[in-house]
Amino acid sequence: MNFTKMHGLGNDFIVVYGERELPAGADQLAIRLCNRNFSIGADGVVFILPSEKADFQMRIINADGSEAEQCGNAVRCVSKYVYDHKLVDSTDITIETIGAGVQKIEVQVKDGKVVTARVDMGEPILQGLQVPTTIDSDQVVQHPIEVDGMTFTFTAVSMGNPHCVIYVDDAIHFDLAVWGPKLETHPMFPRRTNVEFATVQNRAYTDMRVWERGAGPTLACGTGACATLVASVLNGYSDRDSIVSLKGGELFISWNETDNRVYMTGPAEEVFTGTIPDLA
Ligand SMILES: N[C@@H](CCC[C@H](N)C(=O)O)C(=O)O
Repeated sequence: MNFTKMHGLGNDFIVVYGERELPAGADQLAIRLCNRNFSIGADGVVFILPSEKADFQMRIINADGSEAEQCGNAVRCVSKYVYDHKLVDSTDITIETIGAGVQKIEVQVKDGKVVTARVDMGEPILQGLQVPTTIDSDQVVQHPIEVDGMTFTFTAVSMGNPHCVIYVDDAIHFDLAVWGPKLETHPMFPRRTNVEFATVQNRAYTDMRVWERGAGPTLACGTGACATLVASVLNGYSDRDSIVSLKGGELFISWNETDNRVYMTGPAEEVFTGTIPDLA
């Protein structure tokens, strides 16, 4: 099995192309390959598969072996992979995801290679039970959540995958390792959740740090940046066009008032290629 190591703002993936379907044991494979000490190391393994509805289908397995419905940084990496490897011949690409339908991507190319991609991430899901949370409400905005005697308030948004956005005074220095895992597995989130800690600097710029479901602290999260911008608009903190600044760099996010869709623009990079010798 050949792979390509790629990343979007340091959110890194082992990208596998050439399988007809998700291989049996993909969960165990991801756990093994994502190990940063004993293997390649990554936040997840991404399979680029054939699709009947789009140019390709993407399946993403988190580092803990769980499958995610969607991944913003991986969609940009997949777009770069299929364009740079001439598997498509247009800068308009479609990728099928299991949780957010078919996504439309427009790639920007320099010297024959994709440098950035603008992704139509679809409409955010705000209904509490659909995120899913245990809260039966049209929107879950600034809702209290208690962990270890500490009460946070969160806004819940699904971008195909669940997000719990919490505003803090200083997201950059927030102790992710203490609170991230407790919130990820909180009973209010029946399918666990990604957790974003955000500090709004002004109406067009927000600092965010993320604890990802199934991967822990990552340098960036595309769906998390989209969920944060949506949460900030719902709370009246941000304009609909805003930069979300992550540890690995910046994403430009736009929540369009007319079509209700969220658009994400950011880079994608290839790091190296290799071969996984023995899958037995
Ligand atoms: N890094 C991602 C999200 C990956 C999936 C996530 N860990 C989940 O389980 O939902 C992104 O860029 O969106």
